[in-house]
Amino acid sequence: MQNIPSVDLADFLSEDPKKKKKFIDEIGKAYEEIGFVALKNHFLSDDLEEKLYTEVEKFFQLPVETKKSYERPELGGQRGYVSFGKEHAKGKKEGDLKEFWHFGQEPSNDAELTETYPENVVVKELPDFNETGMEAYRMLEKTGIYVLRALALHIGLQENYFDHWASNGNSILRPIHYPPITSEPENAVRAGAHGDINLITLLMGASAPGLQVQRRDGQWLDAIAQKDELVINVGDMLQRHTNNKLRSTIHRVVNPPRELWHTHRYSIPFFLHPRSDMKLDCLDECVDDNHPKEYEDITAGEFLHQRLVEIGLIKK
Ligand SMILES: O=C(O)CCC(=O)C(=O)O
Ligand SMILES: [Fe+2]
Repeated sequence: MQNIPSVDLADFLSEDPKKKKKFIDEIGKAYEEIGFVALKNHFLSDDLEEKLYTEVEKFFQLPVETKKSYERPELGGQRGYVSFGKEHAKGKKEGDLKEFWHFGQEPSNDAELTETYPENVVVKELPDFNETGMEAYRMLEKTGIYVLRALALHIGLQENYFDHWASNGNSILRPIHYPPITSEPENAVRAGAHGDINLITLLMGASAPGLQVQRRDGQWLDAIAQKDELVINVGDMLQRHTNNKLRSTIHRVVNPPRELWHTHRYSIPFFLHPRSDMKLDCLDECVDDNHPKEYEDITAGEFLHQRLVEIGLIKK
């Protein structure tokens, strides 16, 4: 990975405390600086990733009426299909040039939850679509929980601090299709500059370039994951909870040059959310005289609702 530091999950999982410490230091430093890392030796296999992309491409090739029959606006787009142009970046009026799908949590039987999640929408035309999506969902969730353990140690919390909140949390797997561009997009882009809402985002390699991340000095850098890497960034919930110690870096997906307007782009982020009742109040470990508390207290559920209104998925 160019531009973004690479870390190896095998170091964190190793029996050697020096390697584990090296991983924690590297990932902590990366999130205090550029806000993105590329992670090797995660739990999503190449085979599963390839199978998922095949199913996802088949879904987006279905007729638009079929896809729209799977749209659930009453759920704030949190499950099933969201059609082209519906979502916009916070503060922007032009819709993004994308359509997407959301797979949500299917909690384990023994999960003691104070909330219930809406059911996933099942695509009847594609027998393997849902199962493949949920298999990838679980592997990405498992990977994400290890990353959060390393971050907990970096911050000075117990290693398992996030486990309860992230296991059976309100996470979302979002396959996105950016279709060919057929006319001058004016101010619209594939994905407007934004910070992600959630705790952390895990992103497998996209089918084409376009993702850019913003450095602290304002400069945009291309970010393309290698085949065996996941790109992982901190979202606004974790930035808030850590009182800006860990940075939610602004990123976007730019339109291709005109000669490539005819190309499709597919990308599949996993947004790791906690349970809705997690308090995102700034951690004591991250507040001191030099770092006064920057944010009001709020729960993850309240913060998510607020943001879904701001990006056009929930109508007020
Ligand atoms: O398409 C991509 O590669 C990233 C999309 C993204 O940043 C998002 O959906 O939050
Ligand atoms: Fe994003």
